[in-house]
Amino acid sequence: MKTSVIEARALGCTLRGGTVILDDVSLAVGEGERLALIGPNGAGKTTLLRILAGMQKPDRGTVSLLGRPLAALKPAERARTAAVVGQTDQPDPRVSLWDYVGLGRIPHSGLKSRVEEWGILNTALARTGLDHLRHREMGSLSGGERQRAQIARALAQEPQVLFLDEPTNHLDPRARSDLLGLVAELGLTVVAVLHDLALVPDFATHVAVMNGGRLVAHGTPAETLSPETVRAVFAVEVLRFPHPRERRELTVFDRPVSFSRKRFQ
Ligand SMILES: Nc1ncnc2c1ncn2[C@@H]1O[C@H](COP(=O)(O)OP(=O)(O)OP(=O)(O)O)[C@@H](O)[C@H]1O
Repeated sequence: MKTSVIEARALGCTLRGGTVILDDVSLAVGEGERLALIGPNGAGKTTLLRILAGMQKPDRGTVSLLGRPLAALKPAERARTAAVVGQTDQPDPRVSLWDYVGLGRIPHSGLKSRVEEWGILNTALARTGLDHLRHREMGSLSGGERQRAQIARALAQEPQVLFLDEPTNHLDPRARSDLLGLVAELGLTVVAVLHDLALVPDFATHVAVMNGGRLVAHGTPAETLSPETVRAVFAVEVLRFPHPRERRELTVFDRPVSFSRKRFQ
């Protein structure tokens, strides 16, 4: 059996007015697993991701990272283990890409020689295909390049775990699958909030389905993206059929016919 890298027990989160936004969520993420957190808007995905990454304290329950309680890890120690790519990173537009990626080295400062540090930054830029843009200012990068820059900065942290909050936002369809392909090739343990269900089966080894603050399904993509679960949680239909040219199955998440009629008639 694989070692659990992340273990969450009975997590709960309640807003001041008493609304429960995370309710008794327990899950484990094994080494090298890529867990997709999916669910409708407001289901609690970002809240769960932030708690698993140690960016937010739960009101109830515990999280351990590599067998140690998250609450006991110092921020720099945590940052050497886990990197977070959030939705709202707004770097200073005048900072060069090289310096921006270099921010990922802060948790390691003083631990390696300058030559080793440069080597790590060069590798992070090369792996994300950004080598040729190293001298460019962050403000001059396209949305897709900025998204990859965030991944490069996270790689510079040399983490064992990568937390991603909707990393494919603002990307065109090809760039979406390229970015997730890149993340999958890293071989790290990954937890990613994803909205585009069509990308989940190829990317994720495991899926956690959230709805109304609860974990309603957790397992492999085939187990969790069943027509019943998808219909109940997202109110869309799952259709699977053979690819017309390739030896693989296509999965389409189709909105209900009644919805499209109402909208376009
Ligand atoms: N700090 C906060 N104050 C008030 N409400 C909050 C706070 N954080 C989260 N919520 C509420 O908790 C619920 C879950 O939010 P969360 O961002 O975790 O959902 P999500 O599944 O990531 O949503 P989305 O898919 O829309 O990004 C939402 O109703 C949100 O408005």
